[in-house]
Amino acid sequence: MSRLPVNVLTGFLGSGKTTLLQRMLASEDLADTAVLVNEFGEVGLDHHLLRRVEGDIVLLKSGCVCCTIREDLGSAIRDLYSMRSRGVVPPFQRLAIETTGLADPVPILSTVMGEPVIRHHFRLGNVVVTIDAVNGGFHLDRQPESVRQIAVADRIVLTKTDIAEPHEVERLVGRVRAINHAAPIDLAGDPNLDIGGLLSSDPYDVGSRGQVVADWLRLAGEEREHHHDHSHGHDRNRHDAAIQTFSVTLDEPLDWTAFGIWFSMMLNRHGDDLLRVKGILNLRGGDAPVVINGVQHVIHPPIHLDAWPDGDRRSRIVFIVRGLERERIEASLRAFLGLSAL
Ligand SMILES: Nc1nc2c(ncn2[C@@H]2O[C@H](COP(=O)(O)OP(=O)(O)OP(=O)(O)O)[C@@H](O)[C@H]2O)c(=O)[nH]1
Repeated sequence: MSRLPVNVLTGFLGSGKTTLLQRMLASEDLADTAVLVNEFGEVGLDHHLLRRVEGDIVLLKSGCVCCTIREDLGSAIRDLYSMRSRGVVPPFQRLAIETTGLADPVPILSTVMGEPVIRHHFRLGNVVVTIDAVNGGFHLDRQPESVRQIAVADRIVLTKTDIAEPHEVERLVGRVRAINHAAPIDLAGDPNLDIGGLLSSDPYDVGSRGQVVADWLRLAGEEREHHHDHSHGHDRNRHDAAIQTFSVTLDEPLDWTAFGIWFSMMLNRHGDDLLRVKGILNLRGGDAPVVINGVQHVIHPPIHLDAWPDGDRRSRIVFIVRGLERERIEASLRAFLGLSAL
């Protein structure tokens, strides 16, 4: 019973994991939570948005934790535990892992449950999945990871029901229920949602969970043998090979209006293949940065931060795309902003 719970927060790209985690970390119940963030992108941004005491948020290096950097997950957890024992980080009582939106959560669960050293100190807590009520159906159609994320979850949180059509939400809930019959489904926007309880009330029998994960591992292994070619040395991650990530860094402060027009045109035209765009922008005339978020065709309202998270004042924009060329996107952005071509 003294083992520390590890919660995995999963959910497809842009489905609201960081937003939910931020709310969780603000909850009293979860005050002593250490966080591991894994991002699929050359530049990590999420940790800047999770305002926490330095030291207990660890950013795993870029790559997807379910495949290329799986070893790193194990060592990051062991390192955190060792820092806790030495008093280098506060004596956290829980560990939350935010996966990339493309992660198959099964290998992550198996690292937590299967690695002897980790298993000695930690146990698996609730797995929480966020599902985007606007794009969730599209993701289920196109991305097998999205199905797996839902299937292994103990708690399901539907996000963005505030901006989705009610009939679409109802249809999505039906699809989600067909994948996962058991997990309670909550709405992120429900004012009565017990946000801390999503992680802390964890009534599941660890023994039976082991069986569920074992079944998933078997299925995942079988499917991978059919679909994944492990010899793709050039591919940093073994998801859909057409999915790529890159980032654009701009030194000059940007014109917000021009950026906004470019951003809407881009998502309008290429939204099906622009899985995720997020960025931190240095705007002309502004002291503090603005965070932008795009998910497929949807542009979310910008978030104004109070201050720059670190000394780097450049604009950094991360793209996760399917089959779109980096050079063309960057050239069009630079042209629109009146910046010199690369
Ligand atoms: N309207 C609305 N917007 C939301 C909700 N939840 C998240 N968002 C917005 O959706 C965008 C993406 O949210 P994130 O929390 O960054 O999503 P994520 O899953 O962490 O994204 P990745 O780490 O890139 O996979 C942000 O602009 C959020 O403000 C919600 O319930 N309603």
